[in-house]
Amino acid sequence: MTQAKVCFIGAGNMTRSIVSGLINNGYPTELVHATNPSQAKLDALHADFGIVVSNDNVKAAEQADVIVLSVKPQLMQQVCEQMQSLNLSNKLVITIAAGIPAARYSEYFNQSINLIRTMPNTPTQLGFGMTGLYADNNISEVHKAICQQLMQSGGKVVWVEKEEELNQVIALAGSSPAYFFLFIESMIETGKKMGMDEAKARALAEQAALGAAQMVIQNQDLSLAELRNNVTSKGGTTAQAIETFEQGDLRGLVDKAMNNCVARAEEMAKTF
Ligand SMILES: NC(=O)C1=CN([C@@H]2O[C@H](COP(=O)(O)OP(=O)(O)OC[C@H]3O[C@@H](n4cnc5c(N)ncnc54)[C@H](OP(=O)(O)O)[C@@H]3O)[C@@H](O)[C@H]2O)C=CC1
Ligand SMILES: O=C(O)[C@@H]1CCC=N1
Repeated sequence: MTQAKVCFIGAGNMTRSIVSGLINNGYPTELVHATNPSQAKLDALHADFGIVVSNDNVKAAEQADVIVLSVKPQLMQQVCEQMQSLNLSNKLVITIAAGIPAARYSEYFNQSINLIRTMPNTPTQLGFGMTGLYADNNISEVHKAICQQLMQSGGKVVWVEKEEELNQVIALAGSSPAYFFLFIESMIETGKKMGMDEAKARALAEQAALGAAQMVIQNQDLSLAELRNNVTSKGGTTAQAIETFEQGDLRGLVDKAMNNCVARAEEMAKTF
């Protein structure tokens, strides 16, 4: 497949993650452009990855085959409206924003566009990302393939049939790295309270998290309950810890957190 000229509008955390995945996968640096109002993030992206940078959204978008909208949802409308003068009919527009429905973008741009909505996550920067993709029926197979190729350079992708499913992708993958970070952070805090120095507590917790994730991935024939039971000796230490989590209704809390995550995405869809 011919490689497309890609322009990221907004050079924040998520653009850095996707660009990192792309460049580490051999995507040509001269085909990747990022824009941002403040210079520091652009300088850092150029220094780290050698990509083209500028602060002119309209010019960068005009020169691109693929425009990746990577600003906060609150700013999306004004950023798209700025580009209304461009003819976007042959371009692919990819949005990574949470919440904003696909149909809203043609209003923002005041023209019909070829839009694919995606929901990536930050581990994309290491090639361990997970991205949900949604395209309306009018999007060509060529555009879908281009989008999939771009997002796959940072990890795995999953297409969803219905747009609402992207909100579930947010709860399960887009936002969820933060849940795991919070869990590990809490473990390190307790390790420190128990008297261990921070570096050692982090080394122990992070390696256990990595090992646990690999156990899940590499044992597809085992349920999560079986993996858990294999650690939990009857009358032993793990049983005490797990019982504490169950008594504190960890499952209920996770359920509530994920439903609140989806509810916020739904609320954002009405706001922006
Ligand atoms: N972070 C995550 O884990 C994920 C985020 N997303 C989505 O990605 C999008 C970006 O999020 P994230 O990267 O975290 O946010 P960041 O705030 O890190 O990045 C947004 C960037 O947009 C820049 N910006 C502001 N105004 C403009 C403008 N007019 N033109 C061009 N760029 C502009 C900001 O610049 P400056 O700071 O200099 O003002 C900032 O660098 C959001 O829509 C979010 O929903 C999706 C999945 C995961
Ligand atoms: O918190 C957010 O709204 C964005 C979307 C998913 C991860 N970060």
